[in-house]
Amino acid sequence: MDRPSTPAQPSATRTLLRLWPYVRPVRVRWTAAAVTAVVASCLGLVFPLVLKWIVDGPVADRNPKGVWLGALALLGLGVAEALLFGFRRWLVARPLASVEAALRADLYRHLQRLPVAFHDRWPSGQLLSRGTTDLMVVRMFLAFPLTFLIVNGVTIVVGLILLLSQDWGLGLVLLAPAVPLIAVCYRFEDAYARVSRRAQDQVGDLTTVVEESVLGIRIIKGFGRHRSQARAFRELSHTLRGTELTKARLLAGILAVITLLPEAALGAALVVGTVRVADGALSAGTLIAFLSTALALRWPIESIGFLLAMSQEAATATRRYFEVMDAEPESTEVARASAVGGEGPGAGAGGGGLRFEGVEFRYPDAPAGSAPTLHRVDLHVRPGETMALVGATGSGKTTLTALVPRLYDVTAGRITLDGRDIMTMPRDELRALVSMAFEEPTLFSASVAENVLMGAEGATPEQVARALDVARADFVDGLPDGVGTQVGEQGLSLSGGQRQRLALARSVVGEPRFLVLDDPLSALDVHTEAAVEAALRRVLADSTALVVAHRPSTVQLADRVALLSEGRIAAVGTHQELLRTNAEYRYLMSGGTAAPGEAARG
Ligand SMILES: Nc1ncnc2c1ncn2[C@@H]1O[C@H](COP(=O)(O)OP(=O)(O)OP(=O)(O)O)[C@@H](O)[C@H]1O
Repeated sequence: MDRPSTPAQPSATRTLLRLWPYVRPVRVRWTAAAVTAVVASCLGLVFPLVLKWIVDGPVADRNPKGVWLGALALLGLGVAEALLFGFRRWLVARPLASVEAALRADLYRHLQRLPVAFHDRWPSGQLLSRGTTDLMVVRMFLAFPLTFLIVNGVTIVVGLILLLSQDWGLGLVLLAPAVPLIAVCYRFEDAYARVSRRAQDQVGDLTTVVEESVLGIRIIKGFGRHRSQARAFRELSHTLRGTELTKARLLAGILAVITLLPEAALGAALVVGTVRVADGALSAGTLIAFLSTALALRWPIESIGFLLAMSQEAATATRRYFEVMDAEPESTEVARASAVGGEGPGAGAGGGGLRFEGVEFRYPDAPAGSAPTLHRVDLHVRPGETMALVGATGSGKTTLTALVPRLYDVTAGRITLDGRDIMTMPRDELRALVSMAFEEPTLFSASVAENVLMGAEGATPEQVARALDVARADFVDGLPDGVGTQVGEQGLSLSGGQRQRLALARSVVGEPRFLVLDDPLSALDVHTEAAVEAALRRVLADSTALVVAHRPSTVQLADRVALLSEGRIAAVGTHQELLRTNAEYRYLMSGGTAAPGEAARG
């Protein structure tokens, strides 16, 4: 599955260090938790020393009271260790949940600020998996592997010092596998990083398929595609399983080495130690203490394998997170007013209304060398005028309308609103001036009123009612809670036409100066469409509007019509004029089936 390419990867440590700004606010608690865990873990190393004291002292002296005292000390140590580990968990649980929440909130905020072109490029599943599973992996890393890499590292060092101080010769026997172990761990990390990246990307692909299957369930069922869809899912899932198995194999390999080498060294130390006890060169208590210390170090050493694996996964997750966070958001910078138009002396020179001047546009991901989607578009929608935009499918109508609220930026030329270049306006101001409705009406999981209010936050209930009236959304009165009824994905299901009317109400509620409507009535029956048009005409009388139209009935709304043909404005005039003079327009309005090119030639 296509996925935006990933740049060269920085090291795992450098990547994980980028989490510092999020960890900073909880650093005191996190450090306290780590210190608690280090103390708890090192307490475990005191057990062998108590054992040595019991064996060489009370046991050798046949002193039962001393043995009981030793046993009591061991019990006390055990309880203290358990309490300290519990305390550590309590210390970190809440702060780390807030770290995860802060990371997620920043990701969400950033996604909202990224340009539409970014969302065109990124599959939604890849974004979803970054905001969910990847952030969970990061939280787990901060809670567990990061702490225990430190705790176990300190425990191993303290343990080795204890071993060497008890008997340096046996200590060196135990230390012998350290060098090969470090080399193996180094190679493992590298290999595991690559596989874990692959697995996490595949989770993103799988999420995309699940999301598309849920959103497109009607199409899948309607066309009986559930089997092929299930097959596609199974294949991806099988690939992910394969990658997870590769991860498991790598992990099993490193665990085997990490377990085997120290065990072999321990066996060797046991043999050498026993011989020396038999020779009287070593006390039995020292050998027991030595071996118990070595056994106490087993878990810290063996755990290094999967702690490294979890750290690598966290580094991959962090890398994936910052790939999105590093994407450039829509700039908030405002261009300086150009010589013509803008706020300068030339303001208004371009004339009022909405004006496209030599506009050229090419999609950022268009293949190199391909023709621009729009070229040299010159069009003037006069103040208060409604202009219909007509053109064959794929001629660039939606693209042209998307340039007005700067969902995309023109690649050449400019667009002015009442003489002001839109590039010189802050986006907030621009988007308050221009309102839009799209052919595909999207409603959010919220009430009818909240959905409409998205068009103008401060609108009064009367304005909402008026907007619903303009859109002829009288069906709202029949909903269980009227305008308070929940709609959208988690609410009541509405018909396509009903949704389109709510989207239309949303675009007109703020009584905007400029309205851009992309075929907003396509799902309505002719009677409803006529009623909406009659009401809309009143609204359009005060606004400057550009309305994409496919049907003659929608064109009736307009004062003039512009014909867009293969990315150029081919003709502008009234509906009647164009019907008389332009063959392509006649063809488009007739609902004919011949190719537009043929019609134009014919
Ligand atoms: N996000 C995108 N990235 C790259 N190319 C795109 C993108 N969106 C549209 N295009 C291309 O731009 C051209 C114009 O598309 P556009 O949607 O503007 O046409 P349209 O006139 O609105 O068509 P329709 O009437 O079918 O809605 C098409 O060739 C389309 O493939």
